[in-house]
Order: sequence, then C-alpha cells, then structure tokens
Amino acid sequence: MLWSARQSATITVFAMLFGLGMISILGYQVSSSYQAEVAQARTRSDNLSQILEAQMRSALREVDLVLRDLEDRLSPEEIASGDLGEARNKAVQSLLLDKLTLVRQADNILLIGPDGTMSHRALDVGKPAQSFDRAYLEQVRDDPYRERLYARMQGQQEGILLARRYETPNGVFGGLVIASVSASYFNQVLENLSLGRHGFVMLVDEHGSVITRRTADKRDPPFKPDPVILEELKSGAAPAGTTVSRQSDGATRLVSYRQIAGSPFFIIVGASSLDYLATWRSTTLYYLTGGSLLLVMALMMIYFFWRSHRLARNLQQKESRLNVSESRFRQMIETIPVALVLARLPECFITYINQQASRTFDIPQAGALSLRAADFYLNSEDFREQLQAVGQAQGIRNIEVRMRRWNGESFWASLSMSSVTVGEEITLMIGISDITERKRLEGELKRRATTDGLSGLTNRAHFMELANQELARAGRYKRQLALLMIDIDHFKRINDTYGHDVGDMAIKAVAKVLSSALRDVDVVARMGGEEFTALLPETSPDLAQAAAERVRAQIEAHRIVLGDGTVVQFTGSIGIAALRPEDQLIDDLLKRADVALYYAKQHGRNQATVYDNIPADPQG
Ligand SMILES: Nc1nc2c(ncn2[C@@H]2O[C@H](COP(=O)(O)OP(=O)(O)OP(=O)(O)O)[C@@H](O)[C@H]2O)c(=O)[nH]1
Repeated sequence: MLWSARQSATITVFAMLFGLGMISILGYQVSSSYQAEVAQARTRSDNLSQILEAQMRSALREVDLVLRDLEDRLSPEEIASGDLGEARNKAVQSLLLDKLTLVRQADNILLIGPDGTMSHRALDVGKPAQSFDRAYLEQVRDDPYRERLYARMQGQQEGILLARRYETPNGVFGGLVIASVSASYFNQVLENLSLGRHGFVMLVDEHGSVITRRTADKRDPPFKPDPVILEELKSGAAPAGTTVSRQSDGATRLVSYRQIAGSPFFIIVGASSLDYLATWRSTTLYYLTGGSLLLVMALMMIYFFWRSHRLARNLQQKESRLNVSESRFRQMIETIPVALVLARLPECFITYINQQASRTFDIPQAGALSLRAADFYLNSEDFREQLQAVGQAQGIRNIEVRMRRWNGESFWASLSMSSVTVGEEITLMIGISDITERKRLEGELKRRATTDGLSGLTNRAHFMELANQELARAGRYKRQLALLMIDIDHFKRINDTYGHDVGDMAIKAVAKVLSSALRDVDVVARMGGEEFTALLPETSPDLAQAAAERVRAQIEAHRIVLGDGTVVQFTGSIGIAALRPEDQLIDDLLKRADVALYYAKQHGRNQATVYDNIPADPQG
C-alpha cells in the first residue's frame, strides 16, 4: 500500500506523539512512584520514631512509678543515711531490690541523701556513687516544682538517670530516689528494628549528645543531630515529630526527630534513599529499559515505515516510467510498418500480433491469439525448418517465404525470426514484410529484361542464356536438340505496302503461331526484326522438320484483315539445325540454322530447310 505524503506525515506525527506520550507516561510514572516512595519512607521513619518514643516513654514512666512508690515507702532517714544499722540497711536494700525487679529496664536503684551522698542502692555493682553532682543537687533542692528529673549517666556506663525529688513530710528537700537505665536496655529495644542497610536510630539528649545509637552499617559516619531542630522541638516551635531530608554522600537522608514526652531525650530515626529508593530504582530501571525498548521500537517502526514508503515511492516512480516507456514501446510496436507476431515456445501459440500483422494476415488482433504461428504459413513445413534454424543459430534474417492470409490467399513475405527468453518463458519473435508487390515488380522487371516488348516472346539475350543451358543439358544427357530459325518473307514489302503498324501485326501473328504450334517446353524467341527462333529440346531433325512445317503452314494460313477490308497474308521461311556432339555454343546451331534459312529463302521462300539436308553443292 502506498501512502500519500500527507498520510505519511500524519502517521509519522502520530508515531512521534505516541513516543512522546509514552515518554510522558513513563516520566509521570517514575516521578509519582518516586514521590510515593519518599512519602512512604517519611511515614515509615515517622511511625518508627513514634513507636520508639511511646515505648521509651512508657518504660521511663514505669520506672518513675516505681520510684514514686519508693518515695511513699521510705522515711526521710532511710534516704538521708546509709548508716541505719545492718538490719535496717538490709531491709531498705531489699525493698530497693524488690522494686528493681519490677522494672527490667532499670539496672539499679539508688537513694541520695540531701547532702548528695548515696545512702543505699539495690545492687552493689559498679563504682558506688559516693556523692552526687553538687550543682545539680542544689538546683533540684531549690526547685520544689521539679519532682521528676533526668540526667545522663556519668562515667563509663552510658544511660539515663531518672530521679525523683524527695520531700520530707514537712516539705523540706530530703534527697533523691534514682533509677539508672543503662544504654543496654535501649539497645535491646533498638536491636530488632529493621533499618535498612544505611538507616540508623539514636537516642540523644537535649544537647544532641548520643546516649545510644544503632546503625545497620557500622562504617557509616555518625549522624550529627541538628541542634536547631532539637531546640524547636523542646520549645514546641516544631511539631512533636519532625522529619527533614538532608543530602550526604550522594544520597538523601530522611531524618525524623521526636522528643520522648516529659523527658529531655530525643529519638532520631534516619532512613537513607539508598534503601528506601532501592526498589524504586530497580523498578524504574525496568520501566526505563522497557520504555526505551518501546521507544527504540517506535523509532525503528518510523524508520522502517519511511524506508518502505520511500522504496514504494521509488518503485512507483520506476513503474510509471516503465509504464510510459512500455506504452511508448507498445505504441511503436503497434505502429511500425512491419508485421510482428509473438508466439510462446514450445507450443508456438500466438501471444501477440501488432496492427500491421493484423492487416497483413487480415485477421483481428484478438482473433490471432487462438492460432499457432504455423497457421500463417502456406506450407507449415517452412515454419518447422525456420524454427529449427532459429534453434541452431541466433536467428534468421530476411528469408523469403510463402505465407497465407486468414482468407486463404497466399502471398510472398520476407521474414526474420529470433527467440528471446524472459524469465522462464521463451518467446518467438517473427517480423514479416509483405513483399508481394516487390515480387511482382521484380517479376515485371525480369519479364521486361527477358521478353520482347512487341511479340511478348523471350528476347534474344535471354534466349541465348536459356538456349546455352538447354545445350549443356542435352550435351550432358546425350539428348537431341533442334533449332528453328523463322523469318517472315518479304517483310520489308509489307511494311512498305501497308505501313509499319501492319508489319508489327505480322510479327505478333507469327509469335502467336509459334507459341500455339510448338510445345510449352520449346523456347521461342524473337531475335530481332522479323526473325524468330525456336529451340526444341529432345527433338530429332525429322520431328523438328514436322514442327517447322506446322509453323510454316499456320503462318501461310494466317490472314490480317485491315480496317478497310484489305486482307494481308504472308509467308515465312524456316531453317532447321540439329545438335551435333561437337557443338560447344548455341551460336554453332544458330549459324547452321541461318545457313538453312538462307537456303530456304534462296529456293523460293515459304519452306522449311533442314541444314543436314542441304546438298553439298548449293547451286545444284
Ligand atoms: N514493321 C516493322 N518492321 C520492321 C521491324 N524490324 C525490322 N523491320 C523491317 O523489316 C524489314 C526487313 O527487311 P529485309 O531484311 O530487307 O528482308 P525482307 O524484306 O523480309 O526480305 P526477305 O527476308 O529476303 O524475304 C526492314 O524494312 C525493316 O525496316 C519491326 O519491328 N516492325
């Protein structure tokens, strides 16, 4: 199918729009899935920080409740002094131990007196805190509204100290009840979190110092919390959970900050784009690969479409040029003055004849298609011979042959024949020129060249030619041959008496007599003037004499009746010569016949004389 330029352009535009549409859809898909992944990661970080915050908040609250319970159970002396006697000291420690077992997140419980000295502790492990940070203690002592206090654990162990301000029944600062929650507890909490390969989670204090942290990849550089965000969270300027994104090392980090309610500690959860975009990246890669393939296919389709379109267009142009040249060629073939017949070999069925052939053979062009080439020949054997000749040579040229028109009339044709092979098919090409007229003219010329114009008989030159052939044949086959030489008697007198025209009539009359009185095989000629010859093949001198006598008698019997009723009659003399073995040329015979004629004239005319019968002495 061949598209017009407009259709091609439309198809190309559609294909390009399709490609652009695909790119847009792909782009949109990639971008929206990116947004979704980021939003999901943000939610995940936020949720995780929220869960951790709730978990840690409740853990600290449990500890606080235990401490509050202890406050109720302990007396001011028991907090203030560790020197209560062995039994009481043991009872206090036992109480502390009991409470410690209730909160597995706490690893020890201590009592600090108002002077900052540790009075009791549940477990005698680690370095005993002899005295508490004095500045901190004084701060607590002087702030009766701060009943719950937090501090980072000092020393080697990382963790949190959760303290409660103890007041004596009369409202005086009585010391602190403290529980320590070591980082190992938080580590346990954070242990089973799924953070991804580059994620982290950390517990920091209000200054951003890390209490504990967990990263999937230990080689990752430690994350430094943003103090501004911590400050904003503390002051309430930022929402309880704040998630920010930061660029680092070619990746984006989504960091979710959340303060543990009621405490100066913060949970920070970080997710890396290397993790949360991993699936998106691989999916996008698939999309892009698939999309690129589709795009390449679309481009290839456009390319192949254009290519085939161009090829088809070229083909069409070539075809139309071919059609033009074919129609020109066909027109030429149709109008050339040579009859052209095409026939398919080997059956020789006619496949085409041109207009000239139609005229030559007198048959409609379509009508010829049911015929074979041989049907145009007068003798189909001629066709077979020519076909054979074409098979042996390249072709045959200007062969003269008798052909046949459709109405049965025969004619002479000059014919050329050759064969061409197109694909599997072998076609016979026959060019025919009707040469009937040429043949007629040739015949006429030949006749004029060999015939005497007045008498219609063979002229002298042609007679000499034919006579010599007969002579040679007779000599070869040892056959007899006789020659008559006929002359009108006193012809001059006829001319002179009646005129030249009557003389001509006499010449014609003698020619007629000779033609009728002699055989067809006899060669009769007018040698000039009123002199005639007749060559009689296979004729003995006696038979020749009889024929001469017949001629003489018919000439004598002939009458020319003139317009005025005048009857003209005349006679003729004939000399006869028979072939002799020594004769080489017809002139030898002519000479002897001439002698015999002369003898006949001399001896009274109107008679036939055989040369061999002339007496040795002519006078006698
Ligand atoms: N009408 C006519 N006369 C011709 C033609 N050719 C030659 N002649 C004449 O024929 C005559 C021949 O005469 P001659 O050769 O003297 O012989 P003749 O009169 O026949 O006498 P014999 O032969 O002795 O009987 C001449 O007068 C020629 O002019 C011709 O074609 N037509």
